[in-house]
Amino acid sequence: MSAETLSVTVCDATLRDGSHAVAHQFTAEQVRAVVGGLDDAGVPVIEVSHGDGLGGSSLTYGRSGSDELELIEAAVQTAERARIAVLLLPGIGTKDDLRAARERGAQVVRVATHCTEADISPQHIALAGELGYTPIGFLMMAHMNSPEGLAEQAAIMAAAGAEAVYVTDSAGALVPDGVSARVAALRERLGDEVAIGFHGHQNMELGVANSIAAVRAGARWVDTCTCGLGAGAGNTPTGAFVAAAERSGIATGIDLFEALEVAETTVRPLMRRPQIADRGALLLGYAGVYSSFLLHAERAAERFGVPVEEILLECGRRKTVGGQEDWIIEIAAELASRSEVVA
Ligand SMILES: C[C@H](O)CC(=O)C(=O)O
Ligand SMILES: [Mn+2]
Repeated sequence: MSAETLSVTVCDATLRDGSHAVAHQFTAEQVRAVVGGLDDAGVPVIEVSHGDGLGGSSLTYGRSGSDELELIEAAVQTAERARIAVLLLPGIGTKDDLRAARERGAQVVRVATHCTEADISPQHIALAGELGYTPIGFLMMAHMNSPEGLAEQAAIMAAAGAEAVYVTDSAGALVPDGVSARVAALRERLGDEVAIGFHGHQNMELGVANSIAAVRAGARWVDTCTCGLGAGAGNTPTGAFVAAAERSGIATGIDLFEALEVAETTVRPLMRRPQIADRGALLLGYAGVYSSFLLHAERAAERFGVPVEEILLECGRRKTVGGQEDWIIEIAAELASRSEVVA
């Protein structure tokens, strides 16, 4: 297949991964504005949920400002062409959450597990298929498994009925070679029946390069966020990916100028801070730490008077994974007591 014939399905996850960056405070009005703009730009799939997926609103992950089912409904009512996706982490979200989101009109679900735990996903993937969703597997923290190991996990999701399986670089820790190797391993293991996706983070500023590498290695779904709005340093920015894809002979079906318009007029005003790889965010990628830990670590750093960088590096050393947000507080408290002893 020549480079010119490549085409990908872009899923814009601003209203889900970007939820981390706004402490899960999106409103229905904001959802309507963002979905309207992305839909006009030709974005085919738009994800809307709490940052940690359906049912994520909690003390551990952060309470949502609005009922996520109302946000999903607002998105569904606004989109004329785009399909609305939701995220579900088994154990955080339940089968009932899956049913409720489907009743509100969601059409695609990404069932997400840690990259070695796909065996907790089959019942949710199978139910999603029965409910009429397009079920997709989402293997998070993909840098923590080898290409072959990740392919085995993807096969579990595919056997349960996933139509696509994602290599999810939750920590923004992968470099292009690592992305290509993982996507190629999934391709070889799953064959042509199941598509491969890639979800990148910008912690080492490689989101666009990694996404292009993923497509070159066989990925056909790519996640992006408008203005990069997402956890950590953010995600692969939609506009930058669309532009780079076009220059690389990869078709997205998205109008670059309309995507940039919604970025500047609708999403940028919602941003609480510039989405950049500053010291903390960059260390997430370098140390291989879950991107959504950044804001939790910043809060703990302030509360215990310790450097955020130390907390993140220790999270990396302990190989923390999603769901272990409480360790951040434990680590910060330990660092604070150690520095008291030294003083
Ligand atoms: C629950 C996470 O935020 C999902 C995700 O976007 C990632 O792992 O990256
Ligand atoms: Mn993410």
